[in-house]
Amino acid sequence: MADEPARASLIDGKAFSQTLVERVAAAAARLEATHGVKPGLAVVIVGEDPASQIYVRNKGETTQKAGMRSDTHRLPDTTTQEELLALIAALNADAGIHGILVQLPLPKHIDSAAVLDAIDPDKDVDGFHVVNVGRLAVGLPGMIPCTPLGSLMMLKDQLGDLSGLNAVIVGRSNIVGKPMAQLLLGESCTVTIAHSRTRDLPALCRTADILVAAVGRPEMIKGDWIKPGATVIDVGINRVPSKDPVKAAEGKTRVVGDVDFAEAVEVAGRITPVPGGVGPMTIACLLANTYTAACRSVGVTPDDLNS
Ligand SMILES: Nc1nc2c(c(=O)[nH]1)N[C@@H](CN(C=O)c1ccc(C(=O)N[C@@H](CCC(=O)O)C(=O)O)cc1)CN2
Repeated sequence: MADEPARASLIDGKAFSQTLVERVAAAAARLEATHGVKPGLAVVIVGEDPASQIYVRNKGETTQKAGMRSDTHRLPDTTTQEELLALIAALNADAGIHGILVQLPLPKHIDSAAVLDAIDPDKDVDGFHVVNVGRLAVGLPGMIPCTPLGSLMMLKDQLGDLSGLNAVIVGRSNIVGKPMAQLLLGESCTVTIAHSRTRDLPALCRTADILVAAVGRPEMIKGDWIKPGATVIDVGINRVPSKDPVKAAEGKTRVVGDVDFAEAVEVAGRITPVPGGVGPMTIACLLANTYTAACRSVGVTPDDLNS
């Protein structure tokens, strides 16, 4: 019988995130026992976006499971920017709250940048405040955005030392693409950020030992864009119609990544699935950042959560 071509091994973000949440829970319990500080996370959601409602509920439940304080502020989509800024000012001043997250996207009438920059940078567990962006760029300790942080944790777990590897990131968002590039530069990778105007994107992707797809286009990256044996991190979460035409006609959807998984799995060495890859790590890293913020608020060095 002819040998079957090797298929990529799956990077199990669900299992990885569960282990990380357990480590955060244990570290948070130690912090409370030794310093009397229970890490507290406030999540603010404005409006009724159905996906955001689910993510926010999961954040609250996971925070509570980890033995940490969880406050969720649900505001109507008629909330004004001034009202939202007033809530953030109150949370900045609340000593029992160490992490503040404003769920994105915000309604169109609110200036997201102004809201994110109103959060105390030391409580900015999303790492989106311009001060934390700057800290990451110059290599100072700060808050690192959760999705890139989770992606880097999985990469280091899989590959160990990343230095000298070619990394291509498809997508240049402030939330994923740019911070991911900074993190991989910090690991001494050779980093290229690709975007909609990049010439011959498939050829560029084929140079990547590490390919990070964060472009928000369903299954855009095909199998023949991938270097055999490469590690593929798929950050995309796209809803497309169900494969079953009857269910599709009823409006049923399924979630796919930015990578054509069926093709990529035949070429890559390792790959994150969607769902069950990067997504669950985003919430686990949020808890890790909240724990870190709580430690820093009392001048304690956080425990290493990688072991
Ligand atoms: N303030 C923020 N807003 C948003 C962020 C963020 O990091 N900070 N990221 C996304 C949404 N998000 C967390 O907020 C998030 C998205 C997806 C998942 C996840 O676990 N996805 C599952 C699939 C879920 C599904 O079926 O829909 C998976 O990939 O397995 C967690 C968190 C935008 N907003």
